[in-house]
Amino acid sequence: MEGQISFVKMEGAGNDYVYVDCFDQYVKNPQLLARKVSSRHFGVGSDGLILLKPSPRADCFMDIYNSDGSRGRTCGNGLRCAARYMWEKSGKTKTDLRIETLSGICRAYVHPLNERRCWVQVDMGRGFVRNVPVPVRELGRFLPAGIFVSWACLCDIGNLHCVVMVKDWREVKEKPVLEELDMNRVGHFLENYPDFGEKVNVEVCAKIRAPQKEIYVSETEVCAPGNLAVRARVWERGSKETLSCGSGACAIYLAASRMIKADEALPNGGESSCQPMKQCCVFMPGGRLHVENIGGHLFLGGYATEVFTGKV
Ligand SMILES: N[C@@H](CCC[C@H](N)C(=O)O)C(=O)O
Repeated sequence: MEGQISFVKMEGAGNDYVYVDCFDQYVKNPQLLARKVSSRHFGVGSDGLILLKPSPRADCFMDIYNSDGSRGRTCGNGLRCAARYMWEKSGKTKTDLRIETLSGICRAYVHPLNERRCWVQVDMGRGFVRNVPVPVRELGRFLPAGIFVSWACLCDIGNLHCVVMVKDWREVKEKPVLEELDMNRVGHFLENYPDFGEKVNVEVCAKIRAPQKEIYVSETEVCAPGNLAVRARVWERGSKETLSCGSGACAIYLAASRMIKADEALPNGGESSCQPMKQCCVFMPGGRLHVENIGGHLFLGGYATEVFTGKV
């Protein structure tokens, strides 16, 4: 269909995309190619397609298509992998990059750790919480007995996310609250909820005990006591359930810092301070993501890895 197009498949916390360098290649029909390459059985297998194009204002323009062919406005994990790709393309010299998306220009910082591993941090901007009610009562119909919604809200991180914090009222320790969820039903319902005005991404999360001591997120990042640690499952607009979502992790941080009182996130009920939490460690099925608030901006960190290259 498209002739021979070279691609590289990359993943960030298991959120995998097929990347096409469009500095010297042209993709005529990205919607169709996205559907074709994303197929897990008949294609390369991915959560979508990302085209890296020249930009007059930045090191590149990242154009993202979900696995159903719909276009996304931004993508946290995609930005991190795009930064890693552009760093390699620069002969591993440029570690501080500017990447343009439909939601604006983001700064990304590549920290090479060894031959294979890179930790990449991207400034996802401020984000904001939208004042639109989430249909919590109706959502309850899709939750297993005994699990209820603590709070839910809609966040804009350059793309829209509905973040739902759930709790098990039986308070049974180590109970797999999230594994019991029918993400298909919850995801479909919230993604297409008409009052949101457009399709949204969905994160369902559950708090894990606040870290008593530092959690080592990576060789370079820790989640310090007094901050939030959550587990989350993700349903992406246009791609169904994925193993992680970077903008989703930022949405969780933003929603949680609005909805949870600072001392609740602290160990032992929080005796030591009323500081707003600065970081959040999000454990998703594909890996860990780290969100840090630096001067009001959400910095998303995580590994970015090349999986393989090929031609389609
Ligand atoms: N996986 C992404 C988000 C991808 C786009 C999203 N599905 C949308 O259409 O808004 C991330 O890591 O942020």
